[in-house]
Amino acid sequence: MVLKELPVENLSRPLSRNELIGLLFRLSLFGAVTFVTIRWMLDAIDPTRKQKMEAQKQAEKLMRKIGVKNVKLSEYEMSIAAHLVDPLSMHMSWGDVAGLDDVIMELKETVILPVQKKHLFENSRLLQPPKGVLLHGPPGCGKTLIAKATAKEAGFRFINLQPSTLTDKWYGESQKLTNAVFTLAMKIQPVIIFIDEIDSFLRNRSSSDHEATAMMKAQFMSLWDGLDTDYNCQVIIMGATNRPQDLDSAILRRMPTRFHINQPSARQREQILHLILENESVESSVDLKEVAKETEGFSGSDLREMCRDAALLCVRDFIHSDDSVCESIRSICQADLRTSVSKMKKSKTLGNVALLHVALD
Ligand SMILES: Nc1ncnc2c1ncn2[C@@H]1O[C@H](COP(=O)(O)OP(=O)(O)OP(=O)(O)O)[C@@H](O)[C@H]1O
Repeated sequence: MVLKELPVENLSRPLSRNELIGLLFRLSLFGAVTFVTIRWMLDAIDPTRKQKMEAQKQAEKLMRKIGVKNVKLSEYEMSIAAHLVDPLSMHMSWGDVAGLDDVIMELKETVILPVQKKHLFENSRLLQPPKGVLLHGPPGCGKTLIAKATAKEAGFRFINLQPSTLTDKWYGESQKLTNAVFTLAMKIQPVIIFIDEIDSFLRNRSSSDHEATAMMKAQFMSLWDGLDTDYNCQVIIMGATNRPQDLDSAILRRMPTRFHINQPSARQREQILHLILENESVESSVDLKEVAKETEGFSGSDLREMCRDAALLCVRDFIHSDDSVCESIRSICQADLRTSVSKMKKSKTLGNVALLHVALD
């Protein structure tokens, strides 16, 4: 296009300054138009290109943060690596889990110790850390918290794998991504692959399963078995579910270490309340035993929300108070906690009624 505009007899003579600038300008314009056109065509051919590039950038950033260098990842491994949890955001430890001492003790014995003191366990196949751990129990009772604390305490990396990452894909893509979960894990081990609501992904196989889903489940299980044959591999799949009964029995077999994280008892609720309010300004007269008694059926997550609400009551008082009288936010008192408990009980009852209506509709 540029050459056409220059007469042939003029090609032998040197270009004037203005002609050179004009030529460079046209060349740049041509380059820019070509670049935009190619990008537009690529976007039209592959609508997920932008998403993939974002995932790649995110994955590269996270890989640097977790200290993995000089490891080449495929496009699919990059997509999975985007689900790595930034170790700096995982500041939890066993100290952040209250009322679950038995679970913590068993996790220390079965998972953490064999990893940290590998040399002591080298000669026993029986005492190798399990390749599958299942945490089951009602929502908000600390399953995710325990999984993250285990990774942090054992010095494992942590992939928070959303089942939709594998399932909401084109035919063929799911299989490649499933494979990438395991190849990436091997490259960045030691690692815990955490799958929340694992039942939504690996539920009981049925004849109504789509062919692609059935194939992906079979592939997942066979790759999982591969972990068991590699003696030195430090990859653990940790699944969490509220519905263990919906899990495929073949999956349950692959998760021999299971923990039931139940609704906390009164004693456990008291321990959780102590932990939540540990660094808050609380009146010394507050009786957490009483609050624990009043919160039957509350999960750890409910207790946290209830305490946050009680702390907000103090802030509200401060906002509505006369500035000259009140210079700081007052401490949380028993009445605040009582008010928040009854408010939460009401909202829980309303939530249950709404759920019942949804079920009946
Ligand atoms: N035992 C506990 N000790 C301390 N905090 C807890 C405990 N259980 C729950 N919590 C609090 O509740 C929050 C939610 O817990 P978490 O997400 O681990 O529950 P979950 O069982 O994974 O729930 P879901 O099934 O809905 O995913 C935690 O971040 C923590 O603040």
